[in-house]
Amino acid sequence: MKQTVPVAKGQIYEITIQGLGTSGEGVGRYEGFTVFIPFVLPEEQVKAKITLVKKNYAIGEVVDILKPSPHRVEPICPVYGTCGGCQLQHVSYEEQLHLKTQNVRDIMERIGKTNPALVQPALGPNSPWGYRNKMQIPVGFENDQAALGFYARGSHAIVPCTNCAIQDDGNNKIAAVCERLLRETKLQPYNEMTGDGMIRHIIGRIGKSGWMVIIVSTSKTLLKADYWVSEIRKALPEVTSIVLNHNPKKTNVIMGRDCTLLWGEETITDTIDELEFRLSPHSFFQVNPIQTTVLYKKALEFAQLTGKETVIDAYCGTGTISLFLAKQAKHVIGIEIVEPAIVDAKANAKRNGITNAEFIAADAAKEMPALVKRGVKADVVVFDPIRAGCKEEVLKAAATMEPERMVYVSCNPASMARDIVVLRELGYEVEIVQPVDMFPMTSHCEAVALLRKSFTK
Ligand SMILES: C[S@@+](CC[C@H](N)C(=O)[O-])C[C@H]1O[C@@H](n2cnc3c(N)ncnc32)[C@H](O)[C@@H]1O
Repeated sequence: MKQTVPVAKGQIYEITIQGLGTSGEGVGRYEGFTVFIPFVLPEEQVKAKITLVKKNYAIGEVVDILKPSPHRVEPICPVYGTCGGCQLQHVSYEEQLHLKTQNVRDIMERIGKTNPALVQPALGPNSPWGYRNKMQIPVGFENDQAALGFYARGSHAIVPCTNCAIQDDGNNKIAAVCERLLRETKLQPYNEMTGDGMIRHIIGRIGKSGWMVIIVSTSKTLLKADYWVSEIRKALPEVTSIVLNHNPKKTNVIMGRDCTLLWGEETITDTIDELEFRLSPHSFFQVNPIQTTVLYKKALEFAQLTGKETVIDAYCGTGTISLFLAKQAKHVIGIEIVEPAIVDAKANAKRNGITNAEFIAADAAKEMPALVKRGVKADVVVFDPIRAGCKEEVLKAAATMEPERMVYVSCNPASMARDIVVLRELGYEVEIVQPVDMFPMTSHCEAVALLRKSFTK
């Protein structure tokens, strides 16, 4: 039966919010018709103006909050709502953790066909602010002068901001100094539409050994580079590495392939628990170091290692989880598709004196079946895939190895839940799921699940 659309663009309706969607937007109904409204909270009664109408849903913007939630708080950031970075600053942090827990429970029940009671309350940090150790801030204009800021919600328009509340204070200092230097040296911001201009992004990375500044430019050399270097060093003595990244392509990818060291060290180092990692400009590293330790400790606890186990880490990146587990396993095999990450993983193992971890540069969907063919057995398999989740070949090969336990670390609980259904059919049942809030103030939530072999041979 064809559903009639009871709302019209530009009109204002009273709507009660029933829950939050996966991107943190409120979900309400008007005469049974779904309306998504950002920056509201469950049980709030709002007046919303409809901005978009589709066949099965509409999108609205709040014009008035008739009945506010007791969990509503004043956002601390002046650009909240315009900037696309945060979605939950209007929610008390305690309630954010509650909503994230509920979201993972709903997903596990709906998609993963799993008892939601197995999902534990989300683990958050002591402070939900200033956690991001990596800033990638685009360069644009504000009133005809160069400005740094974040992309606006749903567009690439720049919202000027050099004082982001979820960035490490060091990154904000880097942004402010680079904005001043852009204006002083009159280097032109890159224009995505026309391809004109030069400076595209400023990247700040905060490590234990020092800070790294990366200037991403369409040009191979930086005009007035000496001035940039001396001013950054003068203003920010914590900086130990200044790099120019060359990205001449018309692309959304932030960094190009080639880097030139303008001054200092080629890398910085950071730590997770007792492990030290060397970070080059391209290295992937988790952005919230405090919560990463919480997440990895959970993965280690779920792996229940005694020192006798062979562990496979199927999407190992620069080997962070592999090395964390290697301390308590007999042998760890890390698989990763990006070759430079494997080079980093091997260097990280060496740096930390870990000799029982091997790293293979390969597609897990090919390498896992290849390991099965070679007769490799694993006692524990760890997955930490990208948002899309695991390829079925990886799950099947993992189950063929008959590990006692599987530990699934996920940045997208929906794809994890889908993979859990496949793993159940292969003889693995969920024992516990632990959400970990790596990204306070945003709608994202990581989760780690323990699955146990439910068959005997
Ligand atoms: C979420 S990251 C996890 C990295 C690492 N565990 C960490 O915590 O830093 C997922 C990793 O999977 C890698 N990856 C993506 N597709 C892959 C594939 N088909 N086979 C192996 N690795 C893959 C990505 O390059 C990325 O490093």
